[in-house]
Amino acid sequence: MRKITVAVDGPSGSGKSSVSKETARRLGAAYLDTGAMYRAVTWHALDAGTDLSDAEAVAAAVKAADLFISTDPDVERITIHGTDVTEAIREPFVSEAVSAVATNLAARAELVARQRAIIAAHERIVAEGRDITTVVAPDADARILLTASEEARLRRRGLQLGGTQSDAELQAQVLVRDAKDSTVVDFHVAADGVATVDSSEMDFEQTVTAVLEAIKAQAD
Ligand SMILES: Nc1ncnc2c1ncn2[C@@H]1O[C@H](COP(=O)(O)OP(=O)(O)O)[C@@H](O)[C@H]1O
Ligand SMILES: Nc1ccn([C@H]2C[C@H](O)[C@@H](COP(=O)(O)OP(=O)(O)O)O2)c(=O)n1
Repeated sequence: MRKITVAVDGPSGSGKSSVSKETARRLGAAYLDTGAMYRAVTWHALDAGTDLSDAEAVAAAVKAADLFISTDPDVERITIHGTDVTEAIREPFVSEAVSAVATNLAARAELVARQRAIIAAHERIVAEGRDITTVVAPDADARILLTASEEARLRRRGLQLGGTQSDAELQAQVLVRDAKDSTVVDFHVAADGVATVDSSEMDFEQTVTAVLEAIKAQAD
């Protein structure tokens, strides 16, 4: 099988994780959820009582993090210092705190280096996040920005969390977080050479098909 690296970026709730994972399965490729890495180090910092407003303490915690993430699209598993946090990192309290790590430039540099090493270790991989097309893997064979309207993204995240969140809570976890994260990386506008797939009016299957077509157009 031919070597291929696919980079996917986009805002919260655009469908990056679910669509990239299914795309990886169809390509027989590995899958890397870089957001899960930011979430895991945030979970650990909170658990350890690290002051998230202390940039040096956050950076030190990220550098020391013993982090494992599965790259099998059929096995969702992430551990930090031996603790399985696969479920815990999806909790709203992590979503609301994660930008403190994502906007810390030293923490980003550490995670970017680890993400590049994971990508380099795989012949075929789909990696998704906020800065994969621009910083982590700008030389990827195919680069895609997956977008969706604010309304679609809020609705999807609300459904995903089982209708447990109020409108204000969803806004904090999706829109406020994106606004904070956008101060360090631009994931709303496609960089040169990056194809945009707008999933607002598409269902899941149509989005996967559109992403596979965009990959074919770039990588062939
Ligand atoms: N094109 C789509 N149409 C409808 N629902 C979608 C679509 N893409 C993703 N979803 C659903 O929206 C939710 C959020 O998607 P997710 O992949 O977690 O987004 P992200 O990783 O960008 O935050 C999931 O429940 C997913 O199944
Ligand atoms: N490559 C990445 C991936 C995620 N992040 C940050 C930004 C997000 O707030 C968090 C969590 O990302 P995640 O992809 O899990 O978030 P969503 O599922 O899109 O809501 O990590 C980042 O800064 N750079």
